[in-house]
Amino acid sequence: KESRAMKFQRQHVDSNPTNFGPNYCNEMMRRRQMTDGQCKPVNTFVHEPLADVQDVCLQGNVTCKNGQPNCHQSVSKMNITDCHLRRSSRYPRCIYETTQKDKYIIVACEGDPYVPVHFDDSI
Ligand SMILES: Nc1ncnc2c1ncn2[C@@H]1O[C@H](C(=O)NS(=O)(=O)C[C@H]2[C@@H](O)[C@H](n3ccc(=O)[nH]c3=O)O[C@@H]2CO)[C@@H](O)[C@H]1O
Repeated sequence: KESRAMKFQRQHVDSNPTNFGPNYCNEMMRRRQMTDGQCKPVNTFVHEPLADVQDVCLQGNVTCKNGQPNCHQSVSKMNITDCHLRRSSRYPRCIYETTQKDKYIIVACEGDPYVPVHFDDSI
């Protein structure tokens, strides 16, 4: 069974993007298995080294969207890509808008070792 830490890495970490361009999300959402059974509506990929993403768990503690106290905001902006499902998209065709940004990320962390298990937001 995939751990939540590994699921976070599969869904949200792409340190060395190879296929940047308008089709990045269309390819990566499928390759990282977020289009099986349904098209995941929103997903962010972080283009930083895994160690830097894991370090966010040691950074600014903030409240998560769901009220839980275990979210952390990066002290630095990070290079990310937001993938948003197009309104016209119909499963099994999952067509995404690809938008690259530099933003602070907010992740939820859990466990020992205390690592990211959920992507909460970017600001
Ligand atoms: N505090 C916590 N502590 C520990 N665990 C916590 C906590 N909170 C939730 N989980 C768990 O995480 C799991 C999960 O999948 N949560 S999810 O909200 O649906 C994920 C969102 C995110 O993937 C994506 N999104 C969204 C915005 C954006 O900018 N970028 C972007 O990628 O959209 C998704 C839906 O919003 C679930 O098991 C829940 O129990």
